[in-house]
Amino acid sequence: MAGFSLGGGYSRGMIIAVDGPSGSGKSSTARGVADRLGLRFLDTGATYRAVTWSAIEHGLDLDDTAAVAQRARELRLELSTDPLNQFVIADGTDVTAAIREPRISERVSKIATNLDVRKELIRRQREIIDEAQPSGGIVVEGRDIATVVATDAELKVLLTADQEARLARRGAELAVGSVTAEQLRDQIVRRDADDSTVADFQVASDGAVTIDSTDLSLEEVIDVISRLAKEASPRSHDS
Ligand SMILES: Nc1ncnc2c1ncn2[C@@H]1O[C@H](COP(=O)(O)OP(=O)(O)O)[C@@H](O)[C@H]1O
Ligand SMILES: Nc1ccn([C@H]2C[C@H](O)[C@@H](COP(=O)(O)OP(=O)(O)O)O2)c(=O)n1
Repeated sequence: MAGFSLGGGYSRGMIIAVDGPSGSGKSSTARGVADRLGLRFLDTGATYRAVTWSAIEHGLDLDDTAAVAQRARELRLELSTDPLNQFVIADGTDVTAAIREPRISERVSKIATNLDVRKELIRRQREIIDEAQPSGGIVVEGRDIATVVATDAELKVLLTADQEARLARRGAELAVGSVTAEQLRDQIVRRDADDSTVADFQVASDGAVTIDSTDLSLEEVIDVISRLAKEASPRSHDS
């Protein structure tokens, strides 16, 4: 989906925001939509996970909010925005797999509820969104994209699914035996409760479309969002 010029040389593509709770299908859906529409992709959760990894690597007390925020500001972070080739490099180390480990998932909410860390990461997320505009735009997934990070997104989606479906999906995704049932429930139920103290992803924001994926396949969700995106695209209003 080509961008369009607003005059003055600024090229504005399109921003699609996909927010929702853990296991609702945000990442896989957003990647699929980005691939289908030729847009870039940003997994903002990976930025919080990368800071968590770095803070642990540096032996920081995660409750020392000032020290963790300083780490976030100093972290050299490289995120792929290619939906088909995702990687995360933190201070020169490829942490793409490491940031998905249970030891990170269990602690990331502590980082994500550090408001100074949020301020720094939202600044970086917005830079990435701006850099993607000349190439046509970007699909951004997380918890606060429509409400905070990119309030001017042309399409805002709140992607939900019932708790049992989210538990089942996350469970099926993780290697057998890699997490206990308690760890899985912690990753979904406890983390949602923690995350919702700093981001409102339980109720659709103004202008957002709510999609309940409980009984939809991944492809069906990608189809729906892709169609909505084409209708919302700035170019769809060209005369
Ligand atoms: N609509 C769906 N139906 C069934 N499985 C899905 C659906 N959407 C995503 N999944 C699968 O559920 C798991 C979690 O999806 P993910 O995109 O990581 O969710 P989130 O980013 O919201 O935590 C993945 O294995 C993904 O392939
Ligand atoms: N924009 C965002 C993205 C993620 N977070 C929080 C929510 C989670 O606890 C962590 C990790 O997010 P991530 O999307 O990787 O988690 P799930 O894949 O949804 O389980 O960061 C946030 O507060 N704001």
